[in-house]
Amino acid sequence: MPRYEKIMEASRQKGTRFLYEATVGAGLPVVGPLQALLRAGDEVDTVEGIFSGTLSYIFNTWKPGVKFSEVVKEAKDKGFTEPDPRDDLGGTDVQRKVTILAREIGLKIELDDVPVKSLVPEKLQNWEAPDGKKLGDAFVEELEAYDDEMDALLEEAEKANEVLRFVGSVDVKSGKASVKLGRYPKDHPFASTQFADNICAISSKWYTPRPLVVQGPGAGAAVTAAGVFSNIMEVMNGMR
Ligand SMILES: NC(=O)C1=CN([C@@H]2O[C@H](COP(=O)(O)OP(=O)(O)OC[C@H]3O[C@@H](n4cnc5c(N)ncnc54)[C@H](OP(=O)(O)O)[C@@H]3O)[C@@H](O)[C@H]2O)C=CC1
Ligand SMILES: N[C@@H](CC=O)C(=O)O
Repeated sequence: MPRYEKIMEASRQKGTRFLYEATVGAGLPVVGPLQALLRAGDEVDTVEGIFSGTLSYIFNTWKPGVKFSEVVKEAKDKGFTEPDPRDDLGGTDVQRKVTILAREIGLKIELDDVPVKSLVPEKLQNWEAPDGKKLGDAFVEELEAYDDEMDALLEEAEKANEVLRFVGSVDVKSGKASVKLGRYPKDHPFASTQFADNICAISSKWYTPRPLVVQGPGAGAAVTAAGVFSNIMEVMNGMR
């Protein structure tokens, strides 16, 4: 938090642009619209959504009869996961994104203030890849041993006619943020995500009772590069 505040203050004092749209939702416009609402005087109540392309892909694609480790491998091969897929499965990636959004709204929170339950099997949490093997590939191989354990999660949700979704939330009133693997009815907006979609719902003084919703691909090389490039162009245009 002190480092974040220092950067923000330096940017304000010097009048420089500090942009980081791709840190949440890759190329999806999430940070920009949130900043625009706040700048214009709106008051945000909650921000809630699916902020992991990897976990979105996994829970959108994983069906009974399909191995969990196979779906994780697909997400890795498609370029959605972090260099260490445990950052995705453990929820750290969503914890980071939720912390970014919470700070944007003015909450003074640290990563550790955001509770999260990891999907990484305990024995793999401090595991290290053997010498000469790429961490991501080796991790997915290790994960195969836990496929049956993971199946139980999916079966329970299917029995209740629900879907699994990994959701991050910020609640301004309580000053708290959280990250949870939840079960949602099939007609809930979070159940409508496909492929590696992210979805972000902002409820505010102006956007009530219907929230402002942004949905679309939230991970992958092309859309992430688009988010970064758009910020670079914005800075360059401001320099003219
Ligand atoms: N993928 C996505 O959808 C998104 C990614 N991001 C962010 O972008 C960043 C990169 O992610 P992504 O491109 O997916 O990851 P990748 O694993 O695909 O790429 C990481 C690259 O960094 C290189 N690298 C790692 N460590 C070092 C090092 N110490 N010195 C030099 N090069 C190094 C790796 O080289 P090598 O292969 O040789 O190990 C690899 O080429 C992350 O911070 C991620 O959070 C943000 C939004 C979306
Ligand atoms: N690993 C991340 C990539 C983007 O931040 C994700 O799966 O969303």
